[in-house]
Amino acid sequence: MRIAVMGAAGRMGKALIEAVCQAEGVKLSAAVVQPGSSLVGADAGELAGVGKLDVRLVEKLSDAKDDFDLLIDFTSPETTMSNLDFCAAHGKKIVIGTTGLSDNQTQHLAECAKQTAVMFAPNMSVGVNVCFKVLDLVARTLGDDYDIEVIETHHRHKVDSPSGTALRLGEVVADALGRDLKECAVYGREGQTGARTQKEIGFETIRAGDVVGDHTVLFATEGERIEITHKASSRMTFAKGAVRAATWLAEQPSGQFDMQDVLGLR
Ligand SMILES: NC(=O)C1=CN([C@@H]2O[C@H](COP(=O)(O)OP(=O)(O)OC[C@H]3O[C@@H](n4cnc5c(N)ncnc54)[C@H](OP(=O)(O)O)[C@@H]3O)[C@@H](O)[C@H]2O)C=CC1
Ligand SMILES: O=C(O)C1=N[C@H](C(=O)O)C[C@H](O)C1
Repeated sequence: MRIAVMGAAGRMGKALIEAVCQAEGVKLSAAVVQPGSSLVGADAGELAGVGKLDVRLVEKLSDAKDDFDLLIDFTSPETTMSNLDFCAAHGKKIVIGTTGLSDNQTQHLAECAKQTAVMFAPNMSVGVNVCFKVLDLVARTLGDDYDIEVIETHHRHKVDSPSGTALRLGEVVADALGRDLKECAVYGREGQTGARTQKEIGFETIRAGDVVGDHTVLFATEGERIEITHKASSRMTFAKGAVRAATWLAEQPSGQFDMQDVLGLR
């Protein structure tokens, strides 16, 4: 399968190029950087630090239209939406890792998945996806007696908060307890907030240094606390998951999927 990587110069873009090179049965055939970038025409492998691959960086996905079967996109919501339209219109499959999508953008993604195969997950690591599964059991077992807080830490460059993973962790717990996250989420606390309400799910965001991605879900009650924590120490964890997802998605004609499908955890 021929894979194109969008946002090749980004933190994830470079990791994705390396992961595609390491995987069997897939080949990097195109890589896209920002229009007007001084990198246009340079070698994608040299950019990613994996040696020459003879794949020249292009500045528009349309420049590589005939050169790929599946796109991996970890960029920004606007760029991802535009690429999604392109993929749906041209019969290309797409793996999306971009976070911070609005409700409208998420709905649009579901529409496009009627035309092509779309895999979207806010976290492609196996570990986080196992945590999603475990959390469902933990939340159902503990019930409403435990206060629930989601705490996440990321590098100083991250532009969206809370992280997509933190929001999904909150959704999993809210679903398990029959709550609507839109109604029970509390984002940060400051000033005279009053005492905590029983059913709220709190989110705390930390941005500092070079942290790749830490997430904790805390369940606390009188007498005990449970913390379920995942810490990513390399972006290759996400990149390898995305390539695994790409290989899996190759067999799907259309539809919307996530890592739970890829890992057989649904
Ligand atoms: N699902 C998952 O497992 C993970 C998801 N993510 C998500 O992936 C996204 C990217 O993260 P990260 O790699 O750290 O961010 P970066 O800012 O390092 O990378 C994004 C890249 O996309 C480029 N880009 C944006 N628009 C275009 C465009 N129109 N054409 C070509 N290139 C474009 C940017 O270029 P420029 O800088 O010039 O604007 C940049 O190089 C975020 O939403 C993040 O949350 C991150 C890790 C794991
Ligand atoms: O921006 C990042 O870096 C990450 N973003 C994802 C998110 O928002 O959940 C996943 C990972 O934690 C790294």
